[in-house]
Order: sequence, then C-alpha cells, then structure tokens
Amino acid sequence: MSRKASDNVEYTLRSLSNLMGEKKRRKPDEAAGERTLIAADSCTSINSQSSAATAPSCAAGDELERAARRQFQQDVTPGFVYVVSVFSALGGFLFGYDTGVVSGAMLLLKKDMNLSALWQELLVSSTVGAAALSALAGGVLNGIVGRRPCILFASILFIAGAAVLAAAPDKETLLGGRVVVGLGIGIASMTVPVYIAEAAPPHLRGRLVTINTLFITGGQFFAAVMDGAFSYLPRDGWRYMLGLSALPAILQFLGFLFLPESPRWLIQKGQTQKARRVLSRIRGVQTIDEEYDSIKNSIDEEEKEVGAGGPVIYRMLVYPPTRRALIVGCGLQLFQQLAGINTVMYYSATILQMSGVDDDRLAIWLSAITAFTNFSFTLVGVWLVEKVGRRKLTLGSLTGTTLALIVLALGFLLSAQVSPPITLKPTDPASQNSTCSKYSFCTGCMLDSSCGFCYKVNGSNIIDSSCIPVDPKTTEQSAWGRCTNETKSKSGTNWAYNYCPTSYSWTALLGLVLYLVFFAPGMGPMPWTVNSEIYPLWARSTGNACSSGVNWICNVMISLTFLHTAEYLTYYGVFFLYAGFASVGLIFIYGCLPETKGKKLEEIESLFENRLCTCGASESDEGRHLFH
Ligand SMILES: O[C@H]1[C@H](O)[C@@H](O)[C@H](O)[C@@H](O)[C@H]1O
Repeated sequence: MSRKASDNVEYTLRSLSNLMGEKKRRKPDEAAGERTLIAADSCTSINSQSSAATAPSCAAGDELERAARRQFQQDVTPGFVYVVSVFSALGGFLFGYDTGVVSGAMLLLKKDMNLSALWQELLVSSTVGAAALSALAGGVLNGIVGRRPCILFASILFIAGAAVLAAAPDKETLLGGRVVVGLGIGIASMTVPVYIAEAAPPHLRGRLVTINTLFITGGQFFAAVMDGAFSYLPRDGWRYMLGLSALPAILQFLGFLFLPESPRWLIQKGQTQKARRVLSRIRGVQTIDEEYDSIKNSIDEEEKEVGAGGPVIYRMLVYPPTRRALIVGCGLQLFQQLAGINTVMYYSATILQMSGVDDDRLAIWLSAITAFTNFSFTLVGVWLVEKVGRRKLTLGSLTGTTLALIVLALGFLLSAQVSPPITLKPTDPASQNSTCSKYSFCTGCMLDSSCGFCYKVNGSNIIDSSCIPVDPKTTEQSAWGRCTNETKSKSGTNWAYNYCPTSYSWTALLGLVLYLVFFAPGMGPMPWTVNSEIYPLWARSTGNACSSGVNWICNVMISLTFLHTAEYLTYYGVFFLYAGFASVGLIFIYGCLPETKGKKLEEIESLFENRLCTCGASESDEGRHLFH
C-alpha cells in the first residue's frame, strides 16, 4: 500500500472512530466494517494512481465501502437529532396550517362578517405579504440572536395570532391576527430549515430538512380536513379553524425551551464550550473534535477570504461563490412558485368548481384529497432525497409537473370547447345594460366575475341558458330573474357561478392530482432543502432570508393574480403560462443545480467556486459547464 493510501485509511478510521465516540461499545460487524474500509480506501488511492488491473476488485471494494459507511452512519445517529428536527418542523406544520386553513374559513367568514371581495383578498394575502417581510428581516435576526430565539419568537407570534383570530369581533381585528400569524410564518420558514441542516449529520441532512416540508404539506392537509369538519357547525366554525393552530405552537414553544442553539451559530459567535457541549449532545458521542475543527477552520478560512467588513448581502454579492449560490437558491424558490403550486393549493376548491363540481362542500372535501396527495407524495421525497440526490429529484419532479400543467390546461381547453351556448338573451333593461349580455357561451360568462350562468337541464342536455348579473351580496344567486334563491326551485333552473356545467370535470381533478404527484416529492421540498445547505455559515441566514423572501413575494404575486390572469387568458391560458414558466425553470435547474447529497456543509461552498452553472453535475461534481 502506498504511503498516501495508508494515510487515507488512517484518516478515515480516525474520523469514523471520532464519529463513533470512544464510549460506544464496538460491535463485531463494525470491526469488519473498518477492515472493509481499509481495503476500499486503499483501492480508491490505487485507482487514482490509475492501476487498471485492480479495477474489478476495486469496484467490489467500492460497494463494500459504501455498505460499511452506511453501517457506521447508522451507528452514529442518535435519536436526539430526530427530536430536534420534529420540534423544529412544527414551524413547518404551522406554516402549512395557517396558509391552508384560510380558504375554508373564508367560505364561512364571508357570510358571518359580510366580507367584500376586497376584504377576502386582504385576509388571504396579508398573511403571505407579512411572511415575505418577516422572512427578509429574519436573516438579520437569525445572525444576531441565533436560530433558537427566532424559533421561540415565531411560536409566540403563532400563539398570539391564533388567539386574536379566534376571538376577533370584527374584520379589522381579523386582519391584525392574520398579519401576526404571517410574521411568524416568515421567520419560521427561513429559520427552521437552517436550524435542522446545521444540527443534522451530512448523511441525513437532506432527509431531515425535507421532513420540514412534509410538515408543511401535513399542515395544509390537516387544515383542509378541519375546514371540512368545522364547515358543518351552524356558526363560528371559522373561530375553531383559525384558533386551533395555537396548540402545535404551544407545543413547539415548550419544546424549544429545552432544545439547544445551533452548534454552528455558537462556534461562529465564539461560544466554544457551549458549542462543544451541544455538538456532543446532538451527535450522542463525546469526541466531536473532527467536526468541531472542520467547522472552526472553515469559519476562519472564510473570514480570511471574504473579509469581515460590510453588510453580509454586499459581501455575498461581490464574492463569486456566494453570489452563484444565491442565484441558484433564489432561482429554485422562484420557479417553485412560478410553477403555480399555490394556485393549486389555495384555489383547488375553486378550480374544481370552475371545472364543473357544483357543490360547495364536495369541493372542500375534494380539495382535502388534493392536499392529501401533496402530503403523501412529499413523503416519497423524504424517502428519495438521500437515495437519488437533490438534482435528479428536482429535475424529474419539474419535468412531471410541466406535463401535468399541460394536462390541466388541455382539460380546461376541452371544457371550454364543449362550453354550453347561451340560448336566451335577457329581456329586462338592467341585464341588457350589463356586460353579461354580450356573451354567447358559458365560458365567457363564467370568466366575468359580475355574471353567472342560469340554465335548465333536460335529460343530459342544457336548455334555456342565460348569462345574468350576480347578486352583489352573495354569489349563490343571480341579482334578479329566474335564478334568485326564491325562484330557482319553482322555475326548475340551476345557477352556476364561476364554473360551467360540463362532463369534463374529471380532467381537472386528474390534472390536479398528477400535478401534485410530481410536484410534491421534488419541487415542493428541494428549494428549501438545497437553500439550507448551499451557503457558507457567514452567509447562511442572509442567503435563506433572501431566497425565502423570493418565495413569499412570488407566492403573493401568483396567487393574487391567478383569478385576474384567468379573466384575460382563460383558464387553459393560465395553465399553459405556468407550463411555460416551468419549462424555463427546467433549463435553469438543469444548467445550474449541483448535487449536494452527502457533502459536509463546509464542503458545499466549493461546488460554486469556479462557475455559475454546472451542467449534468454528478455526485463527484464533475461535468460539462454551461456557463463560466
Ligand atoms: O414547499 C412548499 C409546499 O410545496 C407547499 O405545498 C406550498 O404551499 C408552499 O408554497 C411551498 O413553499
């Protein structure tokens, strides 16, 4: 064995036994694992000195090495790191619950509080807008006070917001509560992934951070179920829906009183002894010297290279590796939102109605099914992330998402083409003067928010159809004529607001489900996971603050413009547009996203050292370069 090879073996064993901890009893198969590693490591070195003759035995050695490493890794993963991750991920649950619950709550609120369309939009978007602001501000806060106080602060905001919402006497107080909850969501969304990534061992980091997104989608699913369940209450159902989030927030607050600060943040702030104690607690071993030294060295080196003066964002932008990481991180979050996930999540009930499901409650329960699909396929992502890696998972997911968007668009196109014609023109002057009189088909009428479609059914045919102004107070009836609540049953008419009766509703449901099956394992969680690991420690909070800010800002933009864009472009037009955005995202991700699986946080910076984009980067981070 060459000297280099034996040095390698010695180093690997030292690191591994450091990881194992001196106190741990050695099992017989661990010793075998070490022997395998000796053989395999010597193999790697010999191979690197290009000995072709040894290749076959080395391939087998590689396999054994991987098995042995897996064995070691399993032995050094204490349960505590899971406890830390799950308590942090309650922040994700609250993010999902509070953004998801509002659609069902709104159906009740608009009746109880007599809310105008503007107020409804305000109550939905104030939370997302506040989240954007606090995610951006959370970077500074994280850097100064640390991750743990930020998570505690977010839980307090969640508790306070839930209390205000549950007790709100009027719509102004409701708005205040929604803003407070939004501030909590923003801070939690940028802090939790960072905290988990900094506590996790490299081989589990992707999986543990992805658990946070699993909790986000779990929160959204739970919210949809609560929306369904409380919608049966005769009154005040929304108070329970909105107030319920206080419970997980209290649990998180209590848990975090006992959980530690991130060891990396402590080292950065020079709190050496505390950092060592936390590291050995979360690793479950006494000897953490190697990990401690590697974090400390990388902080010292970074300070030498980048300097310590000036605002962090400025230093990130002038230092090429962090600038490139920031472009990749923000790009991922941008395309996650431009692919339209939140029109699907926030408007699934509406989308289903628009495609012809005409029962309010059925639409709520169907949207619980879509939320469940999102949740269960995020679980697939948790399982796949450490197997196939971030890059392949994201690319595969976005390809499927693009196709599903095309299916959705085609579904709406098909429905529009068989859209029932308008056979009766209004006779009364008020209707004649409204915009509703100008439409010849139901699709046009459906897209105009001031009109609804009034029709009779004869067998499977639609007859006597007209487009009439909607009652300004409730969308459940026309302003006058055959489709008011009093006359509907007598005249045997049906009222369709926001949708057209069609036999193609199933294509929309199929498109929605397909969309989530593909989106949830990759494009849902990977932007958060990758962002938690691509920045060096000094830039981590700021990098995550910026990319989370991009996520929330695009979230507001897309979800607020969805209904208006549909008016101009039609529904199939909007979904074709999202498919276009997703295709651009595919090119960006194909060109720019390197693989970070299995790397130490301190090693990842080097992936962004020499180029803007790595094309087809493999795990060994080799590949053609698209841009320099
Ligand atoms: O990763 C999450 C997840 O996919 C959610 O379902 C979505 O509502 C969020 O906007 C997104 O950031």
